[in-house]
Amino acid sequence: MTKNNGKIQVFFAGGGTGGHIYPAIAAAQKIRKLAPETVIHFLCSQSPIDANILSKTEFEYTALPARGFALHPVKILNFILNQRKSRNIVSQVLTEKSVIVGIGGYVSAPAVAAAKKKSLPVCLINVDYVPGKSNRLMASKTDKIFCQYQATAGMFTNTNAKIFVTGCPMREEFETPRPEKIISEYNLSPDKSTLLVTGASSGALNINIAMETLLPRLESFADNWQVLHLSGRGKDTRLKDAAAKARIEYRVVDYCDNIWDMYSCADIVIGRAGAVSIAEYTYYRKPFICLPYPYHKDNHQQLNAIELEKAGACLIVEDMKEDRNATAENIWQKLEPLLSNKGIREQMSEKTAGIAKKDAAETIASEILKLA
Ligand SMILES: CC(=O)N[C@H]1[C@@H](OP(=O)(O)OP(=O)(O)OC[C@H]2O[C@@H](n3ccc(=O)[nH]c3=O)[C@H](O)[C@@H]2O)O[C@H](CO)[C@@H](O)[C@@H]1O
Repeated sequence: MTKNNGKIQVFFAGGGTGGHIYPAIAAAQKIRKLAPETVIHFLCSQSPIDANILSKTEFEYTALPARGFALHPVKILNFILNQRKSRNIVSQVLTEKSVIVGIGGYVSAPAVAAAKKKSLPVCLINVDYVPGKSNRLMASKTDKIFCQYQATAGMFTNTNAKIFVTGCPMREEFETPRPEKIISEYNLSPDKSTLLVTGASSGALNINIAMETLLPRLESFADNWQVLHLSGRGKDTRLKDAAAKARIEYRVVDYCDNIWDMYSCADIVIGRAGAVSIAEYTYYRKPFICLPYPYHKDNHQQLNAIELEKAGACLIVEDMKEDRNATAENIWQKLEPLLSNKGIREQMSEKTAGIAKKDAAETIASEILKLA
């Protein structure tokens, strides 16, 4: 990382999961368009997913040593040392033309602290309905907060920040998807409808197992349907074997870097209810079934989806944790009518009209630049 005196520098700080990094990439791409001279740098976590994602973009990044907090004497000491190390790394590259944008995850804290020590501006991108721990903590040190949902604005009570309800920023590639690329890459039929199953950036083992259980029932739809399943890295082995023997076109892919192309050839999506995934299904107006991640204490994925379900745009299914057969049964009850009836799918798609805010990235980018 070099110090760029004179140029505006925007640092996106955070990571640990795709849901933190991707909205920031969308905002960064827009900043590049609006102010091409801006130096953009990501301060991410050491989690491999951050480097996997960022190495495929035009943006430079540095993985900070900061780690999550753990209540254990040795780990507490390491936590403090790594926070301090991270803060020092960031401190050295900040100039008076720098802005820090917290994007969620424990890495944002030391970067925000370094910026505040130098009285530099700080923003937060918060895509979840319920703000995460790190964003709640950062809020009091922040000048602007960008939220996806209106209700979230009221949950930041400890801040004087200006709050913008922008929606979720989408990467620029979402504007020009190429379904034909996926059809040829995965040898799919252009004449069949496609069910896309995704466990989001880390994959979802429970969903994978449920789909494996449902394979025999899906086979009865093989004349008209095919399945594209994003299993998550390291979570695909059994499913790949089962899919290879299935009597339906069933492709298992561990991760897709051009997910916009996949969405564009899907007729139904089944997935979790991460804040970014939900925004993406809605952006493409796909009928979707979501299974909120069941292991969060605050059940925040359920809240990400609840308004959409009320509007008739999606169906929420309970992931029954260890009772995988029950999860499969829950999915099938909602999926079977959708597979059989195009009218229901069209109605759901209609209900998504106007929900996705297409100018989110532009609003966020221009508000960030105003602070520099
Ligand atoms: C288990 C957990 O704590 N998950 C959290 C995490 O989810 P997670 O990182 O899974 O985030 P989301 O579901 O919101 O977004 C996943 C992102 O990964 C992308 N993708 C996924 C699969 C793939 O093969 N290729 C690809 O590009 C999706 O297009 C999307 O952009 O961050 C979200 C945003 O803070 C939270 O709402 C979620 O609750």
